[in-house]
Parts: sequence; structure tokens; C-alpha cells
Amino acid sequence: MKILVTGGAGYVGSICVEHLLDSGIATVVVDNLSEGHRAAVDERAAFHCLDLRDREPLLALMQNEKPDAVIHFAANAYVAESMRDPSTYFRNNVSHGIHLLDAMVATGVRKIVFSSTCAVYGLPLKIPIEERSETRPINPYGESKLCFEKILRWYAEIHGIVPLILRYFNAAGASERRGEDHREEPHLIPRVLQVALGQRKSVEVCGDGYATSDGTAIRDYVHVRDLAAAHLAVLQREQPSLYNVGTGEGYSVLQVIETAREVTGCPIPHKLCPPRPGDPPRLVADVHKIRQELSWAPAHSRLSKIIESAWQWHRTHPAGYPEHF
Ligand SMILES: NC(=O)c1ccc[n+]([C@@H]2O[C@H](COP(=O)([O-])OP(=O)(O)OC[C@H]3O[C@@H](n4cnc5c(N)ncnc54)[C@H](O)[C@@H]3O)[C@@H](O)[C@H]2O)c1
Ligand SMILES: O=c1ccn([C@@H]2O[C@H](COP(=O)(O)OP(=O)(O)O[C@H]3O[C@H](CO)[C@@H](O)[C@H](O)[C@H]3O)[C@@H](O)[C@H]2O)c(=O)[nH]1
Repeated sequence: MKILVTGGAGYVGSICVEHLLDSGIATVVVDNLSEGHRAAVDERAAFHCLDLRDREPLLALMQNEKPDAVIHFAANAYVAESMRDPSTYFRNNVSHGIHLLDAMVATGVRKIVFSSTCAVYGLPLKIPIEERSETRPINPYGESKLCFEKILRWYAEIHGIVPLILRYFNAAGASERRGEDHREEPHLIPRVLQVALGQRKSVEVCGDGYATSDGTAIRDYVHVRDLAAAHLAVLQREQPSLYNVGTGEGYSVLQVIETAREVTGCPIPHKLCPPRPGDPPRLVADVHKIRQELSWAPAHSRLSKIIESAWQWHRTHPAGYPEHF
């Protein structure tokens, strides 16, 4: 089996590539390195520095490689940034994704695992959130992902594409060799650990006026290695499928900071700042469907374990990945 992985130099993609290769699956990575790092790509994978915007080289690559399936991670993925620059989000996450689908149709590749997000649910009326819940995104990032989900359904109906949609909740943690290293890191756990490393004076708590137990926003953090395993599991499916991938447990921003203090032994000062535009107060997955249908269960996703693995990676890679590789 051979899988083409877009965005395989990024955080989740690179760890998924490592997992695929460990499972004996040949892997071809496509990434424009806008956010990803060449050094994050497993040396056993073939690597092509290519932008999905460029249709012709993408089609040629698909014709040469003839993958059995595609896993599509490549996207812009920051909620707050999408509130400032929706154009980039719709162009990259929707239009450039269509180039990938067209190349699949042209070369007869049917299966695509798509990295969707709990951001499609917007402000859910019921927690935990089931897959059949209403989808009303409150930021352009979530809207762009929902839009691509809908496009996938039409490509399934018209072209026989098999979309395997995974709506991840918050990916976090690291493998032994790979971790989270974004150029302007917006995510909570790595930012908290930057404080523990002395790279940042304090961590900002974005809003404490939400209707949650301590007033700070709640997320469902899932270990990136568990997420990688979900990709392998869903590849067995032959029919269009949609699953939440989370743990069913939610933690507030303050709980994350407190757990990081316990794990690192560092004081990690925090200060209050205004809420981030586009942020829902609470997102927690109902994961019955993926547990039942794919026999998938999170094995590494206890919050302290997630933070321990991330801490281990950040301590050994304080400057992240080397830029020159
Ligand atoms: N990290 C999370 O918590 C989370 C949660 C839900 C969904 N997701 C989705 O999972 C996927 C991976 O997220 P991540 O956190 O690893 O992000 P990331 O930014 O680390 O990885 C995305 C990768 O895609 C590449 N890329 C972007 N546009 C491209 C293009 N046009 N052509 C080629 N490569 C391109 C980037 O260089 C980067 O390496 C994204 O689709 C994201 O929306 C992530
Ligand atoms: O320094 C920080 C960073 C974040 N937060 C808050 O922490 C929570 C989690 O933020 P973050 O780690 O940035 O994740 P999300 O904004 O929830 O977004 C991630 O998780 C989404 C699903 O929730 C994915 O779709 C996105 O791709 C991914 O970036 C949010 O309430 C933030 O406001 C802070 O309080 N301080």
C-alpha cells in the first residue's frame, strides 16, 4: 500500500507519516513548507516540496506515484488568523483542496482521509458533541473545513471518491522524535511549555468570562499519536465515513496550565487577556461512533501524559526543528 500525504511536514502530518511507515506503509509526502519543516519528514518517506495551488505538478506527481489513497492534512489551521484573513483560508483550504480532488479523479485514486475539525460545530447546543450535531461554524477556518466536507460529498456522488472525514478535536503531545513547532505558535500547550523553558515570561489566558467551571475555554485534547492511529484505522473503510476524534474529556485553559506546572515543576505564570475572536467556549467530543465502528480508543491521551510527551520533545528541541536540513 502507498499513501500520498499532503501537509506531511506539518505537526500532525509528520507524526502520522512516522506511524504509517512504522506500520509498513509506503508514504509520499507533499508539502510547500509554508508551516512544515523538511526536518520533520521521516527519512523513509519520499518528499516533494510542492504547493497544492500548482495543479500541473500535482497531477504529474499523482500520475507518477499512483498512490492507493490520499491523506489530506495540508491547510491553514489557525482560528484567530482566519478571523483576520478569511481569503487565505478559503483559497487554501477549499480551492487548493479541489486541485487535489481533481488530480485524484484524473488518476483514479478513490480514497481520501480529510483532516476536518470540531470547529465545524461552532457553538454546539449539546456537549459532548455527536457527529450528527448541527454544523454552524463561527470562524472562517471552521467554515472552510465544512465547505470542503460538502465538496467531498459531491465528489463522492459524482466521481466515486470515498471521503473518510476525521473531525479532530485538539491535537497535542509529541512522539519521541517529532513534535509541535509552528513559526508563530498560537497553540496553548506549546505556548505554556515555552514559558516553562524560559522562552516566554508568562502565558496569556484568552478570556475568563466563558460559562465554564472556571470561566476559561474548554477543549478536548487528543494525543497526536492516537490521532495518527485513527488515520490508519479509518483507511480500512470502503464507504464514505465521518468520525469525531477526541477523548470525550474536556479541560479548561487554567487546568491545562496547572497540569503543565505539575509535569514540568515550573511555576508558569499566567496573565489574563481578552478572548480570541472566533473561539467557542467549549468543545468536547462524543467518541462513541469511532470507538464502535473502528475499535479505536485513545491510548495516550491522559492530559498529564500528553503534556509529558510534549515537554520531553520541547526540552530536547528548545529551538524546534533545524531550518537547514
Ligand atoms: N492541530 C490541531 O489541533 C488540529 C485540529 C483539527 C484539525 N486539524 C487539521 O489537521 C491538519 C494538520 O494540522 P497541523 O496542526 O498539523 O497543521 P500544520 O500547519 O502543522 O500542518 C499543515 C501543513 O500543510 C502544509 N501546507 C499548507 N498549505 C499547503 C499547500 N497549499 N500546499 C502544500 N502544503 C501545504 C504546511 O506547510 C504544513 O506543513 C490541518 O488540516 C488542520 O486544519 C488540526
Ligand atoms: O496562549 C494561549 C493560546 C490559546 N489559548 C486558548 O486555549 C484554547 C485552545 O487554543 P489552541 O491551542 O490555539 O487551539 P484551538 O484554537 O482550539 O484550535 C486548535 O484546535 C482546533 C479544534 O478546536 C483545530 O481545528 C485547530 O486547527 C487547532 O488550531 C482556546 O480557547 C484559546 O483561546 C489561551 O488561552 N492562551
